[in-house]
Amino acid sequence: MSALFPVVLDSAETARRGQVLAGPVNLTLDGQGICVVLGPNGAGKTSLLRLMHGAARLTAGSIRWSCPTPQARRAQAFVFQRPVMLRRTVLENLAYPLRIRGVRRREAMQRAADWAGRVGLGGMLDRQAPVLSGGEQQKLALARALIAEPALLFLDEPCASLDGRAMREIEEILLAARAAGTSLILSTHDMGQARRLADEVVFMLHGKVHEAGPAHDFFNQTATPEARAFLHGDIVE
Ligand SMILES: Nc1ncnc2c1ncn2[C@@H]1O[C@H](COP(=O)(O)OP(=O)(O)OP(=O)(O)O)[C@@H](O)[C@H]1O
Repeated sequence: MSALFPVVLDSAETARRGQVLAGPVNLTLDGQGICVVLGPNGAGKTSLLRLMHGAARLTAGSIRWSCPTPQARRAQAFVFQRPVMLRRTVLENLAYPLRIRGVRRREAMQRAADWAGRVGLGGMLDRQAPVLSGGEQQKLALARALIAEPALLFLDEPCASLDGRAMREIEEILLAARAAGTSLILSTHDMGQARRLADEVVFMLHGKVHEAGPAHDFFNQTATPEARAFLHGDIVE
């Protein structure tokens, strides 16, 4: 378990121009393995992830990590639904997070090449990142987030609009990160993906946590009719 956890959200809320995007949320996470945040469109999944990471403003309540918040933030990385690529090569994209942390160029390039290989981009080191396919860009974004060895990685719909093969490759990278001790919090619409990856589930509805607990319990003995309906693929509003 990492020094970041447990993290405790106490009536945590993020609002914009008076509209609550997520919250109030009461939630304690212990950072063991993969926490999957589920819920219909607009339920507040992205907002919750951004709030926890400090990318959305905490407008009420509190979020307490087990270490000082600035330290917790430095130990985190965030992979967005649509990855932002630097207009540079694959290798330079991967080396960038190391370079800004002061790693020498030679070592940064070596580690970048190693990570490119791990995510199946070893043959594309000199290709310009913006011309990669969606799946390749997502793998690059993941490797670029993991190369700095974060204790916690947030992923917002990491496989949206990817085909089955790209999804499987990305899930393998996520499982390897989990096995290496990284905590992951990811949002998804994909129930299959949630079942394959989740150790813990947070089910959101209307900006609030509707149900949270071990994945096994969520999938086998869901407590609320809304979560049951969502699991059955019914429309939940
Ligand atoms: N920057 C913003 N300004 C105003 N409203 C926003 C902003 N970002 C999100 N919202 C609203 O906040 C609510 C929660 O959005 P959020 O993106 O967190 O949900 P989500 O569960 O991730 O949805 P989806 O599955 O569609 O990505 C929605 O009603 C959305 O329209």
